[in-house]
Amino acid sequence: MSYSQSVARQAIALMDLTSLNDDDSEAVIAALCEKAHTSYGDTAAVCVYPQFVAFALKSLASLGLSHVKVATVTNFPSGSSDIQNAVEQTQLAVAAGAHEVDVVYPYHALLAGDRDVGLELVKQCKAACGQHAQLKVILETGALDNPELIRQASIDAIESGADFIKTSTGKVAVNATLSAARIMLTTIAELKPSVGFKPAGGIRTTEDAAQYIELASDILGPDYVTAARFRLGASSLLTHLLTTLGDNSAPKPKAGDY
Ligand SMILES: O=C[C@H](O)COP(=O)(O)O
Repeated sequence: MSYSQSVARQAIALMDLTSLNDDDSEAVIAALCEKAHTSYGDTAAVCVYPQFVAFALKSLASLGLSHVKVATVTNFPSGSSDIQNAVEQTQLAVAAGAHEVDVVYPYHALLAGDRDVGLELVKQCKAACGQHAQLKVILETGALDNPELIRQASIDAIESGADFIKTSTGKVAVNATLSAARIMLTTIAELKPSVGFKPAGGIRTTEDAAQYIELASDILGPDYVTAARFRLGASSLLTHLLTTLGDNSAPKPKAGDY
């Protein structure tokens, strides 16, 4: 097996296979759940809007895929400063059975110089997850667009109890970047290496996935890169990974692709 094929196989097992579109429907989510199973292993999770959590759990169970986690999003994608609303959405998601909640950090507040709202929002959403769900905090690093703010948001999310920190919603102009990932991973290494990392948004090729996996491995060690602590959030990466692995039913990558 070539290096790119071994990375592609690894990336499938690390993936939060995502559908967060306005036209999502039960049919779309049922198809997403089916794609979570591949000939090269299953994805770590599917990530869907809160109204599809119960349906995704049922679909995965009916496919014999109950080991695939169901993640959802709250305070998404706005990153509002309304703590109560974010907490209520998180409580509802947990009550629906979500294993993981990806909450958007109130990044507008941080950009305006207010750290307190982020600290409190993450703390309360973590309490809403309790022992039932993991909390992943989406910093929206492309909007923060400043190494100091990305580091500050990482510190505040970790100190308020985030289980993972995640780069992006996939809904803004700049999503996951290697430079933001480096800052976040370095902060995790310094403060709390048990915290997970999830680059998300714009990760489309095996080469993209390889770069994030290699970076995490360089900073936190190869043992860090398991689904317990590292995820790739992506809606269209799986097709490319399958093509790399020689799945002929997947569309061929373009010339020059990894
Ligand atoms: O959390 C995951 C992102 O929303 C996915 O972004 P993407 O559609 O660019 O892969």
